[in-house]
Amino acid sequence: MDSDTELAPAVRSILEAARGRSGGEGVVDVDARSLPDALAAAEADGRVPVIAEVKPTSPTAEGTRADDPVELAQAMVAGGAAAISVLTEPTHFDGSPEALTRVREAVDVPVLRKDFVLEEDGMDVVEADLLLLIARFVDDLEGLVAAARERGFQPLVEVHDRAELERAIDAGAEIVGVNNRDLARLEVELETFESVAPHARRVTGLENANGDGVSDVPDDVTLIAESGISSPADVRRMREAGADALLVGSAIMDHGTGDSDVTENTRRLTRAESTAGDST
Ligand SMILES: O=C(O)c1ccccc1NCC(=O)[C@H](O)[C@H](O)COP(=O)(O)O
Repeated sequence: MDSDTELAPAVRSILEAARGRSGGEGVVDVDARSLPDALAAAEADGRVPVIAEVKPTSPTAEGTRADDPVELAQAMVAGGAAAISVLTEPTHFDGSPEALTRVREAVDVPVLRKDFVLEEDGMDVVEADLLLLIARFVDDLEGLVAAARERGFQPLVEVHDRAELERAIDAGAEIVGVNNRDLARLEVELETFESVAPHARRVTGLENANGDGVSDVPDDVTLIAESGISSPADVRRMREAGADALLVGSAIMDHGTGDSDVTENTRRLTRAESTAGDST
């Protein structure tokens, strides 16, 4: 794990807050909805698989949306979202575990818990179908991946570079998110996914620039492009780079306006491959 001093002040503050929060009482036991099945269902239906994020605010957001999380999630599903991500971090994202529970009761797609889980007891706060583990912030990644699976969660391991990707694969991750947002500088570059994704694929068609396609990568890694995806053109760009699914928060929540149509915001991304003439 990086030393905190290399991180943006907002991220240091997020981690400090995470370390100060207590874990849950008892050990959760989840009967999870399958993310790969939900992504396949979206593909079969002609929709780009999008994991739409209920993200009331964030350190880089232009404002806050205080809409009811259930209404937001239902609007996202109506726009074709294959799955929902819910920020449960309370102090920097205005999220809560209660919001996730309500969303999961209200929709029938898989729900990701998006938070900064650093230790095993941080998993026992709330039931979700998927649990985010950020490789950069976790020392015993293999132990946490196993602990998440023991509880029934599908772990989504987030990486930002090739070294973290290799750690994720070594830890047994089957669902990997490549975050285009650098959590040290909070800058977003879609090139990140394009440079990391080829190393997650065994197939020669997506071999990396050096021709050294990784041979010990499992065939069935589900690869998700995260952050900074704001237009249909961005969607197509990430899909061409090998994304099985996209995780999108800000462009759907549209914090700046505070009241734009979340269903429409989702739909323009889930339909990006059937509106290929749209360059925006
Ligand atoms: O979004 C932030 O400002 C942020 C700041 C510090 C740590 C994490 C942050 N975001 C977490 C995420 O990974 C995103 O919410 C998610 O990938 C969606 O990104 P976007 O579509 O760019 O909102």
